[in-house]
Amino acid sequence: MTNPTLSAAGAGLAGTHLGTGLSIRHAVMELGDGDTRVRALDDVSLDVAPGEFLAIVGPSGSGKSSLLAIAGALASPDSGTVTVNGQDLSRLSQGKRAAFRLANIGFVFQSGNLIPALTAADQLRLVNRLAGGPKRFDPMALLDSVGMAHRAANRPGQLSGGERQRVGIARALVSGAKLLLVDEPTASLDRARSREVVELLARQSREHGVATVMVTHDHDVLGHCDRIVEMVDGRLGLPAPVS
Ligand SMILES: Nc1ncnc2c1ncn2[C@@H]1O[C@H](COP(=O)(O)OP(=O)(O)OP(=O)(O)O)[C@@H](O)[C@H]1O
Repeated sequence: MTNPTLSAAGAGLAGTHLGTGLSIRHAVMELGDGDTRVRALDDVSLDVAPGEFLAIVGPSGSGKSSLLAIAGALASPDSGTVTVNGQDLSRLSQGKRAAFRLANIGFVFQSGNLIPALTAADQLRLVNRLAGGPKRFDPMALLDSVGMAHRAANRPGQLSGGERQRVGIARALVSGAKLLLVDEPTASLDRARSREVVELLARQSREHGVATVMVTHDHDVLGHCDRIVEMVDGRLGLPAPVS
């Protein structure tokens, strides 16, 4: 397991992987109107290499979700650039952006965000179909890689929180996404399950060459990350040392 490298945001592997992974340059984004206007992102630059597992920590309201939103093409910065796998997101039309997102970016949220009526296998099949994947797609290899093949026929209501997260991670990788954006994946899990889920994310990132960005308040799991950065007031900087 790689020890967390406490490095300045963007300094890590910047420049060594141009065109792949995630690259954010001087992103500024303001939210709200008038008196409530807030600079959610204040000149943020960040590089995440393929296979790298980065954690973002920071207080509530510091801009972590806003950063995930621009990295995932769910929002556009007012200025600055976001490049995923060599594609400058601002150059894509709305429609092309949605298609690009589906094919290139995987999302994992707090509770797995699975569709209640679908079995684990069908969750993956649905994403494959939406992403225009192969007609003869077999979800079993991916479910097996997250230790969930034996639960392929179960619906989310029949799975534990950790198992739901595992299916959510497999689903996020269906279309071969090279960028994985993960928001508080351990929020509803106990300590042991939290560690398992984050270990799985670390392994999947390495094995599939996926650039993974995880927002977390859970300091227990940071030891599994390659790099940790802290957000404060919309800016990225050096984190406090991890205990
Ligand atoms: N739709 C919005 N309109 C106005 N301000 C917003 C909006 N969404 C977020 N903000 C503000 O932008 C700033 C950054 O919010 P953001 O959700 O990115 O923070 P966060 O670090 O993810 O917080 P948390 O850890 O609580 O989820 C905060 O000051 C927040 O109040």
